[in-house]
Amino acid sequence: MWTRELVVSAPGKVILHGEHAVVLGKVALAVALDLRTFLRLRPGAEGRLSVSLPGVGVRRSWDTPDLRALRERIAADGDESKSPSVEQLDALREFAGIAAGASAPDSLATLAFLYMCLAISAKYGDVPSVDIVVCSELPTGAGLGSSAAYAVCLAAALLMLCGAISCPLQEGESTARWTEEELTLINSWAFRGEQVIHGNPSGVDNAVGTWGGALRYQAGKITPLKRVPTLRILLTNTKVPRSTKILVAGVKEKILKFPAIMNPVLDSIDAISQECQSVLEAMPANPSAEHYPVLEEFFDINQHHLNVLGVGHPSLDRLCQVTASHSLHSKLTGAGGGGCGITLLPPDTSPLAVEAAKQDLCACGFECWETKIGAPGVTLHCCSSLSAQVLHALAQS
Ligand SMILES: Nc1ncnc2c1ncn2[C@@H]1O[C@H](COP(=O)(O)OP(=O)(O)O)[C@@H](O)[C@H]1O
Ligand SMILES: C[C@@](O)(CCOP(=O)(O)O)CC(=O)O
Ligand SMILES: [Mg+2]
Repeated sequence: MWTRELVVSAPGKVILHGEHAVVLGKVALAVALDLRTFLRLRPGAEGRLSVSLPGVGVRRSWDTPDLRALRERIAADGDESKSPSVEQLDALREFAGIAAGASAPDSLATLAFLYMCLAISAKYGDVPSVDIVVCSELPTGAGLGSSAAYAVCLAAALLMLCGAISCPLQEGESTARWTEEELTLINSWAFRGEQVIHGNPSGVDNAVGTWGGALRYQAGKITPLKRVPTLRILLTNTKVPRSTKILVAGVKEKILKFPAIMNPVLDSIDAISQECQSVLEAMPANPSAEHYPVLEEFFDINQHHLNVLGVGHPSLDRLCQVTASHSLHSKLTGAGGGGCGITLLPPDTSPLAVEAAKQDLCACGFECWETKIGAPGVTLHCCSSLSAQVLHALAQS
């Protein structure tokens, strides 16, 4: 029986360079954002598992014996090294009443929950009767890794509920983190959740959600950056909706169609990530304006490359034009096709210029805010340590 009320949180991310190319084994540089997803666990009615996902309009509850029977039927074998199969996902869709091929946020979120719950419990034992609520400070489907933050929270909570990882929060503590070994397990299960949502994820987003900070990611290899200077970044959400799954599939198609044209673009993006890593690691902790021009050029070149890959959007072109008119440089971040862009704010940018750029971006119908990067990864909280705002959001559902 689960008797405690606890909250798990995980950060969203910003990809500085390497989105899409990272799916094909190239290097990406990514940093954790100070916007998080929160999952609250509470003891639930005996024999019931309830899930409330207000961000995507889901409120479901199942009898635990029904879930156990479904687990046996789909032969979820609880192997974190195996991808979800088409047959397993079809059976889960049928159980949850989700139409075949449905890719709406609520369908994908429910499917990812059911898959992770059954596969994890197949390996480590039943999930006890609990009520789960997930809310987020991240916009959904905007390139900031909301899917990975959701999957990381689910993986940590479900693994803890089944006893596969510890509950590291001692009486009297407000927050706690898991051991390196436990984080590796959380990350591998979160990747399975990302597979349900994205189809073919690289794994960079769940790695940042798990470990936080700033890291280099290539083909499953995670390397924390040696030194990350304080970078001022303006984040702009064009609010144009898009699906990572569809955009990633589109890039694959383009590469298959024009390999000789597209592969050099991917190689160039890889080189940008590597050069950028060297530049960042050589910078002082608080860089001055003279360090920024090279970073700005990398942004400009990569933005052109991403357009060549077919993941641009007129709203992102607009974002880049508006910031350029204030001598600022931007690129899309995440899957593109709308969603968010990032703009570098060199230290000599006057507050008036930043304010004017923000006003022009808002006049386009965009939303923008300055961010702090390098937030901590997946964390366990006691409820009383959370802000009133988060507690309010969790209580709403
Ligand atoms: N707070 C949340 N609650 C439930 N599902 C979520 C939440 N945040 C994200 N998701 C899932 O992730 C999907 C968005 O993922 P994706 O298209 O990869 O965009 P991104 O990761 O850039 O936000 C949503 O459709 C939904 O299924
Ligand atoms: C496009 C990609 O590189 C990043 C996708 O990020 P997001 O889901 O748009 O936040 C895909 C991936 O790495 O799995
Ligand atoms: Mg995503």
